[in-house]
Amino acid sequence: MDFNSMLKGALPSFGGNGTSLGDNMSTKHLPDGVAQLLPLLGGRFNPLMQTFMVVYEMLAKRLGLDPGVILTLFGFLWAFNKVGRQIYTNVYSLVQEYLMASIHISSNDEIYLHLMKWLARQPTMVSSRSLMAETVGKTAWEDEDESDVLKTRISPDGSGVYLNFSNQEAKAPPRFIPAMGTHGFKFNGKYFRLRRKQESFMEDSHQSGGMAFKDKENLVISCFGWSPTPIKKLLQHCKEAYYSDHHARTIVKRPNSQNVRRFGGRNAWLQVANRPVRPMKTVVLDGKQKVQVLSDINEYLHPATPRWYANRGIPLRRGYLFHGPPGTGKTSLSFALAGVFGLDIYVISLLEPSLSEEDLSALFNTLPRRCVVLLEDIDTAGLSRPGDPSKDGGGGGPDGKGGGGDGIPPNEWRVADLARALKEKGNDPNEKKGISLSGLLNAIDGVASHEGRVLIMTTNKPESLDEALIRPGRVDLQVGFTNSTQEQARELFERMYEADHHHHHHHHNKPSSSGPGAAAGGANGHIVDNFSSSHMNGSAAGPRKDGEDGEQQATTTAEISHDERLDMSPEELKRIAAEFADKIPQGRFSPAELQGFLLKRKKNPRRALEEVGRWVEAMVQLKESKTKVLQVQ
Ligand SMILES: Nc1ncnc2c1ncn2[C@@H]1O[C@H](COP(=O)(O)OP(=O)(O)OP(=O)(O)O)[C@@H](O)[C@H]1O
Repeated sequence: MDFNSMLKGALPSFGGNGTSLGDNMSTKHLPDGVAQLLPLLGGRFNPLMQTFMVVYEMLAKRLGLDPGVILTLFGFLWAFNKVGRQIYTNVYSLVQEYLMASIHISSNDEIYLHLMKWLARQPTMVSSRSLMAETVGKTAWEDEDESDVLKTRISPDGSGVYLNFSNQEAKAPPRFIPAMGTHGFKFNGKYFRLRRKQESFMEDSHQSGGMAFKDKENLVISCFGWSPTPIKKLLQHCKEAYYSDHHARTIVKRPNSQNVRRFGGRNAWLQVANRPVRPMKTVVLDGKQKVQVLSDINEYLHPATPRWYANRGIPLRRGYLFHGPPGTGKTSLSFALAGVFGLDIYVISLLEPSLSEEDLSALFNTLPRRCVVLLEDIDTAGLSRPGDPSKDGGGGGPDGKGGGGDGIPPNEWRVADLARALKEKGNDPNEKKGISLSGLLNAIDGVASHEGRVLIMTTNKPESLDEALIRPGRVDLQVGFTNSTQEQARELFERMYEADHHHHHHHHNKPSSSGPGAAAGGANGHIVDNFSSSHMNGSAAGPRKDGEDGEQQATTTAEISHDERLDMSPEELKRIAAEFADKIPQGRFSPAELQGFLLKRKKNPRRALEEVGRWVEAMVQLKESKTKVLQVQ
């Protein structure tokens, strides 16, 4: 077939004006392939073709060589590249298989976190050209060295000088970790290769009832040689580096959100806090009780104990029941215990709406070998939940009208009602059932929970607990917490004002929110230690003008909170503490309430003593009238 003549036949139709193209245009330079294409492209591509032809022609003339050759050259290059890559991959996988040792890590595992944190700090990685940026959140405890934060305070309209943290987010640098792909780095003089690969897979999603895409990441670390020992050493090193700043800290974990929980492994639990250990002495409790719990747990955790139990056929587990009114230190003691034994603490509240029985056993099954498990509110086992449809009453709706659907014909439903009804229908039935007593017992008795865990259960209503739950073997030691005795009140008072006699090196601590709100709840168990060792008492403690608000004193400047000392001898403090305790009615107030009162006067023990009478009166009245609004704070 003569393509050139074919092309010539087609060319006159190119371009309306037909000036540059036509018979005089040479098509002899066109390689066969291109020439063949031209007629096929037809009139619609005329302008495009025209340009192409012009460029083509120019190239041919300028370079003086057949553009066909150039094209062929490109073709070769492309093919060469392809083959080269193929060979490289094959050789690489051969090398990988026969000359390198590798270890795979899944992103679901803790080791992944350890490695990433370590890699982010490696200089070779930091200068790498392919990085992934991550925003890292800081906890309150990590800010301690940032003295420059204090420089940012501003002075508004002369009413006082306040700290200002408005730009703290901007200051926090992002963290850079290796991006997806292959990277090389050195550790101990040895070369390692890291390959990050992301895989998506379809997964049956029970929650949404359909299929969902999930991302999972696979890490492969390899090194030359047949033995994976260097990689193991590297991972061990990363792990140690990760935990190096964890001494004297307690890690708090809670169940992860329902969707993530199902992946099991590391995902079942979410680290919610990593805070300084709460010193045992900050929990004011009957000394005998404290020692009893401590020595009991100590014996239980001893490495020889499992054998002892096994030899006698006794399941290795020990349960503790902490019972007492709210705010009496149950959670605080649990955290302090975790600190004493250097264990992580895993907190599960049975009141959590999304917690099902299966979840509970799964959570127990993924606990580490040694830890403290804090099971809160166990009296709610077997009760219906706030989310229970039978009790819902429609009050939970955003419109507050409670038109939950009952009694209203469907055609009169509003969109909000419909959405609510659909939501209720679509929900997992497990979600509603809550935890039954047997579910709770199963989780506690489960085979996996027999391994040296310290199980602490807390309740405000011990009398409503089922006997099965607290029989020996499930609960081995009960600790009763009561409202403050006078002795406890005295100790709380002393603890609140005393610590500054011992330490004066806390220049970077910053005031945290104070008051009863902050004092309530176990999550704030650090407050006593934090405050007692940071910024209270001092020059301002003395003759401060009456009527000056406690709140205002709390928002101190950096200077005031630093070098203050209590202008009071320890003996005098003891005397004031005793006077204070005298004014506190026995067993009437919880330690949390007293702590709330004292926190508002944390710089001024004398003022606390002066005002306690009035506070007690108001509180007693308030408790009798059952209102929740404080008259005196
Ligand atoms: N015995 C105590 N010694 C020192 N501080 C205490 C004591 N009891 C309570 N507090 C303080 O009161 C706050 C609340 O205490 P905690 O959370 O331990 O109470 P709880 O008994 O667990 O309450 P709830 O039953 O409501 O969970 C904490 O900030 C804690 O420091």
